[in-house]
Amino acid sequence: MAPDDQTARHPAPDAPSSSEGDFVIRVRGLVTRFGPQVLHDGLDLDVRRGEVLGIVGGSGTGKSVLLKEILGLIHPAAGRVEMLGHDMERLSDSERISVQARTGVLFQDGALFSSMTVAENVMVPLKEHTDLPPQLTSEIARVKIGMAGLPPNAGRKYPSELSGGMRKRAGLARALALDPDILFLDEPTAGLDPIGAAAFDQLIRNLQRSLGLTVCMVTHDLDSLTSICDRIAVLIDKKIRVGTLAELLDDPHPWIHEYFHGPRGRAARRAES
Ligand SMILES: Nc1ncnc2c1ncn2[C@@H]1O[C@H](COP(=O)(O)OP(=O)(O)OP(=O)(O)O)[C@@H](O)[C@H]1O
Repeated sequence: MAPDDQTARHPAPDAPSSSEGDFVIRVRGLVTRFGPQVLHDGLDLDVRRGEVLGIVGGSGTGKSVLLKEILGLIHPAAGRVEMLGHDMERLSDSERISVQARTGVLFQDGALFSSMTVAENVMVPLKEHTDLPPQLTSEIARVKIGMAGLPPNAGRKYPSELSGGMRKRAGLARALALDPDILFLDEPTAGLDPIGAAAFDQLIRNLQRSLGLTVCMVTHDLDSLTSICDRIAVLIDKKIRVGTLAELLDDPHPWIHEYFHGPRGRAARRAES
């Protein structure tokens, strides 16, 4: 589907404010405050086109908030967030929606509408962002449900009739509805058994390769980090350190060392090798 078809409802923003180049996301000097609580203080991050980037950090360090700021859903106290070459703070509301439509998001619990079938859920972004005829939206939903690894009859089911793993796949099908450039995943394997989690990881990797997606994934799952992430961003001391797994294994910061060299980190690396 051509991007122009998808964004018929929302005017595309003018040409990117800077060259997208190899980076689809650039965060500079990000400061995030909630009252007296400072979550990010001068945080920088670059996300390369076509990579799978894992984002880790202690509980409450602001990983989910960072995703929402990149998406333009929360406004930082200071700093600059550029996505797909656009400064998110400088866009009008409709332009921001148009850039957001080039992303897909899978929230932790799938965030499906319980009163809608899976197919109807997948059609929501298509109805919101395009003027495609109903027959075409339902055909696209059918294709996306298949791409997410669900059987054809899953489209007629309600979220309450699905297992946790199937609900995540349904959320993924919805995240893929608009053929996104960037896929954001918030703890995609949380709550899945190890076999289900490994299958979901492989699905993400296969989709990323076949569709040329960039994937930004918040995760606590060391198996996902070792098996599918090209680089890992660690949110620590209110900033981000980013590197390959090999680079982070050599990082002397105590939290990073404990995270990757602790028993779980060692087990995940053994399983991968
Ligand atoms: N809209 C908001 N208003 C006020 N505080 C918020 C808001 N959103 C998040 N917070 C606070 O910011 C902190 C970081 O939240 P966030 O959900 O980003 O953490 P996280 O790193 O994703 O944690 P976890 O790994 O436990 O999911 C938390 O203390 C949370 O209560």
